[in-house]
Amino acid sequence: MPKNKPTSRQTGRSAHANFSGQHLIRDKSLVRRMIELARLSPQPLVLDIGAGAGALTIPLAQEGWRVLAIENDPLFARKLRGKLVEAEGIRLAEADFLEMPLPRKPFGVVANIPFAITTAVLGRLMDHPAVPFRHGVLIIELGAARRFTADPVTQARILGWRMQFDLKLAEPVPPDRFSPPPRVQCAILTVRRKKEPLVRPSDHARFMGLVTQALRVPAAPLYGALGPWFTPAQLKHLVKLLRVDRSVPVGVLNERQWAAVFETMIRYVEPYRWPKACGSSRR
Ligand SMILES: C[S@@+](CC[C@H](N)C(=O)[O-])C[C@H]1O[C@@H](n2cnc3c(N)ncnc32)[C@H](O)[C@@H]1O
Repeated sequence: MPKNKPTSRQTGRSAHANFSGQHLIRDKSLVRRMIELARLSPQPLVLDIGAGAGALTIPLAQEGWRVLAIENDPLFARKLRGKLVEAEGIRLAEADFLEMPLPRKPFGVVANIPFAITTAVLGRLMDHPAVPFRHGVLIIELGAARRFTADPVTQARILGWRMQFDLKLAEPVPPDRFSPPPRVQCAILTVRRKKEPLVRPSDHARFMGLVTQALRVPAAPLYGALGPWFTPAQLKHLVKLLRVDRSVPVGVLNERQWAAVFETMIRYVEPYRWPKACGSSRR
């Protein structure tokens, strides 16, 4: 008879390790690098989303940060609770980050997040400009980091983030820095709220309404994609302003050009023609 495998209780690891992306940092120099990047824009409060056994939580607190460690796996939460005496300034929330209320005061994020929920995590931080998220240093999949930072931006949601935040692929991180190593390459993504957003936060929902519809088919020619809202005369003005040909695919516009499209709409297009706002500008 084959021997029984040890249960997750016996190993102290969750049975849903893959789904929860429990790839713990095993390299102290990676922790130091993340802290160094976080120092570039220090925030009074830092969230460690998916704190695990505290590879980032404890050093962050030892560096003097106030840390909110969020972990939804009871086994890890228990482990981390046992370590809280090692450093002051840590609060542990045993919770699902996607469901819990977010802080109301400005905060940063330094985290090695579960890859399966990367987009949802970033969405919670950046979909609503009223969320007081200021600066992030996050380990995510290299492929995702490339997608979030690529030019041009063809996905409306990512474009929305980039109108308010600067996203940068800081550096790749090889899988052997984690235990167990993930099957994919990883990267550090830094996120910093722009001092001057490209669209006013109060206009964000209206902007999202426009780009969600206009970017439905990124390969569509600009004239056709923006045709539902702009008159031919307004489109003529727009292509001059953007310095593009009327037939370029709408998906090639960069963030600044989108800001100009939006401004033009607000200025010249009659409000009854504007696309419906998408979501809300509030959290
Ligand atoms: C990649 S590990 C990082 C652990 C630790 N920060 C480290 O770097 O060693 C991701 C962690 O997120 C936790 N996690 C997964 N989904 C979560 C969620 N929805 N809310 C909070 N934590 C979650 C997992 O249990 C796991 O401990």
